[in-house]
Amino acid sequence: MTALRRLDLWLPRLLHACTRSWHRAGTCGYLNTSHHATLMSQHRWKSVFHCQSRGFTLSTHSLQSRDDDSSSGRLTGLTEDDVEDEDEDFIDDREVEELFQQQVPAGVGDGQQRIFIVHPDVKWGRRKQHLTTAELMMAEAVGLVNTLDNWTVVDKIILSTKTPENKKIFGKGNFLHLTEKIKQTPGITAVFVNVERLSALSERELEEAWGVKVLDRYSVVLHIFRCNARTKEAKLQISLAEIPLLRSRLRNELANLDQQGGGARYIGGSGETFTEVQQRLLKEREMKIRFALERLRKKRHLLRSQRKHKDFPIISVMGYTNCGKTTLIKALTGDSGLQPRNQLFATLDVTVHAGQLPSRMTVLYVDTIGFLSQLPHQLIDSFSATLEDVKHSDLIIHVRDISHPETVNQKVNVLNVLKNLQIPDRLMSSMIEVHNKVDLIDNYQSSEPKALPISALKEQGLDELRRQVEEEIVKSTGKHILDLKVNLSTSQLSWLYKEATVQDVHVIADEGSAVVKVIISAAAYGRYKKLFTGR
Ligand SMILES: Nc1nc2c(ncn2[C@@H]2O[C@H](COP(=O)(O)OP(=O)(O)OP(=O)(O)O)[C@@H](O)[C@H]2O)c(=O)[nH]1
Ligand SMILES: [Mg+2]
Repeated sequence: MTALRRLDLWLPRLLHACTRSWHRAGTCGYLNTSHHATLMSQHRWKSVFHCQSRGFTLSTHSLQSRDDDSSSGRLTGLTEDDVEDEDEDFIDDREVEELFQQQVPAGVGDGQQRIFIVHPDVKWGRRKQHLTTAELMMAEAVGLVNTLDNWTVVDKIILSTKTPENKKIFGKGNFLHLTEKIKQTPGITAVFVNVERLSALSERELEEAWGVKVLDRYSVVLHIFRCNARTKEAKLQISLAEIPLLRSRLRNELANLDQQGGGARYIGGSGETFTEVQQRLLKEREMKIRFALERLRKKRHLLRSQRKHKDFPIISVMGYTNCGKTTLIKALTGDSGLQPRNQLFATLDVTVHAGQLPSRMTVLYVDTIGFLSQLPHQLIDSFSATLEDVKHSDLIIHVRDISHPETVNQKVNVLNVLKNLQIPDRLMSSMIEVHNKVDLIDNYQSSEPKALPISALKEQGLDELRRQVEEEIVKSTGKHILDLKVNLSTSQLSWLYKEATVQDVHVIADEGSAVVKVIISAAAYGRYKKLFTGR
């Protein structure tokens, strides 16, 4: 039996056991809905979801003693890698590492980087940015560089240009001025031109003129991704997103070689020129990565259907990078394994964390990759698969950093990306918008009446958020919250424990019956009625 199938068998039992445990605690009067009151300590959950390198195993020991203290976290986050299995979709760690390590784009290694940033300010025309200012875009570029450990900004400049599509981006005068400035600044290792993507030709021209490595937004963001990638899928997606970079680098190298007549030479006996061999190798690598990703995607699909099958409502938490998504999920679930960081793109993998709503319904919160304005298209493409899960969720929470000067643009950007991802209308219209980091603003008053002010860090406004989430989840999943009268001499109560979420049991001893408060899906309620009331 594959590990995934084992998970399939065990997960309902586990959660059923836990629901019972939570319920028992509730009747003893020490269950409350705040995360401090969780009855499962995180290490126990960890051992429950303990994964060995090639198989998913369950520790029965962790199931035996649940008389726990009530102080710590709950379900630990699961990524696709956590449920690695032994079936034919297994992808070797070494295989992924090899693909990942082989192709570090030359010039952006792990060492110290002293960066000069230049932001081309387009004053008019189709490339002009209408929603933001050059200063704010420069601030974001500085933020990107500062996110990287060994990188520092040595100087920066905003220069206007009427000709951003030219090879040298700037007009003659400004280009000369810029070149002089770069050459006079000591110790620069790279120039970061804050445009989405430089053509291979531009990159070569600029590198020749300035004598240092030239980076664009694509290569910088990719490098951040590379440093933050943990799971196989993230590593493969980054390797795929790097292919265009390698292709243009190859084009540059081959252009240099061609000038010396090297690229067109035939490699002994192969019938291919050196250029053709290089291009073929890159193509082969791309195919290999795509193939490996496809296998992982299949597994993700399986996991998704399992989550659905378990009937846990799924809530995707989305928003601009660094807005506080991970912090919020940590606060809502008490999952101490989550590590929010003041860093762009700290989260690259979709992870799933269980939490409880006021009615004790268990829901799964999905932590997602953050958005960034002008995120290069190819990068979005390779990560959009990661966001595919969002389409299948029951609710989206859109987190906004309300203390950020660009918060309105960030919202526009996030909504645009969601639109491009073709998120179903039902999810767009039920989306809950939260205004996070209100602790940083004195007396925050929102101008948007439907938005919910919170501080994920200070855990303010979370009860109201949980309440709204529950309301939406009940609506979107078609679940009912009902008081059902059961006869205790029948199997009604145990059936409800198995098929629904039992919130409360009020025993009427004289009658041998009980009033049971349950959250139950329409389908399960139909079965209940058929089984026990004959209707
Ligand atoms: N003051 C304050 N800081 C917060 C709040 N929520 C999050 N932060 C801080 O914001 C930074 C980013 O938080 P994360 O939770 O990692 O943000 P994220 O949206 O998951 O970021 P990415 O995964 O990089 O997209 C961290 O330094 C948090 O401590 C809040 O309510 N108030
Ligand atoms: Mg995060």
